[in-house]
Amino acid sequence: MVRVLVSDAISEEGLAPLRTSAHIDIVQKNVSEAEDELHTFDALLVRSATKVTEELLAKMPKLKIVGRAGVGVDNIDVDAATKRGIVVINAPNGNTISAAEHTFAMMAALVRRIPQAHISVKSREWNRSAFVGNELFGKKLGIIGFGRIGSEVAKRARAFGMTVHVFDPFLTKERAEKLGVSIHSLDEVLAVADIITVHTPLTKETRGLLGTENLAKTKKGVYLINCARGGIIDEQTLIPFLESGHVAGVALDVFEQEPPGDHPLLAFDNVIVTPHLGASTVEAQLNVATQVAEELLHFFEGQPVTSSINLPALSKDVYEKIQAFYHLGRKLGLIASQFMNIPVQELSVTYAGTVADLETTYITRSLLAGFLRPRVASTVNEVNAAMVAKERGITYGEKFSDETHGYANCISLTVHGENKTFTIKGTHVPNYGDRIVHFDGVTIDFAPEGHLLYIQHHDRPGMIGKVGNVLGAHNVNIATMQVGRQEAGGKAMMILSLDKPVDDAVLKALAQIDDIETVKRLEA
Ligand SMILES: NC(=O)C1=CN([C@@H]2O[C@H](COP(=O)(O)OP(=O)(O)OC[C@H]3O[C@@H](n4cnc5c(N)ncnc54)[C@H](O)[C@@H]3O)[C@@H](O)[C@H]2O)C=CC1
Ligand SMILES: O=C(O)C(=O)COP(=O)(O)O
Repeated sequence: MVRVLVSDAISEEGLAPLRTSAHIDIVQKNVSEAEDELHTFDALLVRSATKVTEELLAKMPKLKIVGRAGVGVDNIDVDAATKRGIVVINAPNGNTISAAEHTFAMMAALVRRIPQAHISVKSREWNRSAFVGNELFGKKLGIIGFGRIGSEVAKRARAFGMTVHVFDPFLTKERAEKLGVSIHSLDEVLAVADIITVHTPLTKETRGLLGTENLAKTKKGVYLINCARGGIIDEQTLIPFLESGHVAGVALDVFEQEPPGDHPLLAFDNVIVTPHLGASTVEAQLNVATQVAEELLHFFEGQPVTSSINLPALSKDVYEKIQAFYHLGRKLGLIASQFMNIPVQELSVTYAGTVADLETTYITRSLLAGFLRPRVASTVNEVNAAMVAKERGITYGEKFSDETHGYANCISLTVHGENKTFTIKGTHVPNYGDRIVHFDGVTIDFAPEGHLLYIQHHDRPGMIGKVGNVLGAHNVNIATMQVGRQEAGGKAMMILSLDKPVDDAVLKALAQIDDIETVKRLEA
């Protein structure tokens, strides 16, 4: 049974796909209510209220996936999750329109002073001259961060007859032209815009992006909007700009601390606020909850997730194509690791043939995870493999080649260790399975499955019989046996697959046979 903790208010209807599964048990409690059972959950579903900290993750040792029913993951310690091999997913598109519409509603409310006028009329006043506003038509809108929401805001702004001036270091000219906006530097946007709205994530670069220095570069009488993340506009440094009248008004849906409590900004009449409502529509909540619920189901069915923050994106189509190589990669890594039971510095993976045209990043991560698994005590999977390798000083790289050794595809792994290098090559034959076709300098052909026994010996007549006798005497049945050699009379090897693992006594007995150099168990 998969146990899912839903710790924030997530649409019931959106969770329906999860409820249809007999294998999923959903518990709806906040983290403190669930304190005593945190260790039992496999998945955690949140919005922005739950803070998924390192400390919380440490209390949830079974956790495999965190789903964010929304966009921003700044409430999740993604690095800490990655370190623990926990997948983090979000629902990047589901609330875009709602957040863009909310931004627009805030913009209109800000320049027409709707919230202030509303309060006045409700207080039984009728003071029309106190609420003279500005038109949006003909104004210059500065958009900082032109992703999903920023670009939807731009479409609406153009329909209102505004000109749109964008700063986004990652925006291409083609996309800007297509959406009818002009690209500028940050300073240019600050200097020309009548209204500035921010739509970036909160990162090291964007925290305090609109602080003292940049606010001073804005036009006198500018309006500011933050429906993205608290802290992109620095709240403390905004205060003198409001006091001096340099900033004519501010609309905030988000705050550095939520709720903001008795924040000095709330005392300003020209600061209008909502309690983080950008995504709070029935439609957006249904969308984001459905998206994460479906992703969660895929994840627990062993299918790829498409909106992971800490895994390369992988569509179902691509996953189906790479699946076989993903498993082969895992096995190559696992076998190589057991064979190279010494400190290693570098893994070099070469893809040849049909596999070279696929999404190899994923295959390499799988191979790396296979390699690291016997070496680390904690969970290692494709989420944290790169991080764990780095921590252990193991570098890795991918190469592409035309040399398939006669197979349709070939993955070759070379492990560089102290004074020793080991190469293993494998291929996947559709409808047949994986084959290891090269092992430590010897051409061979065996299926990497089950309990394998590796025997390296000198190429002499009678070796197969001697090995068979020892195993027979120990009541060990051989399922398959493959032999290979570098040259006649030279280094040779046997790979046996056995019905059960052999104990140390068998290994010792085999090692005593003349001309046998090495005997090793291998797990695949
Ligand atoms: N108020 C609310 O309820 C909601 C808030 N949000 C927030 O809105 C923000 C935008 O969300 P999306 O548009 O979906 O994200 P997105 O990822 O589609 O767009 C973000 C854009 O910011 C740009 N960017 C990143 N660093 C930048 C920098 N230093 N300077 C300028 N541009 C930079 C990126 O290139 C990207 O185009 C996020 O912070 C998200 O958490 C999203 C949904 C609802
Ligand atoms: O999706 C986002 O980034 C949001 O800010 C929405 O937050 P919420 O899910 O409404 O707490």
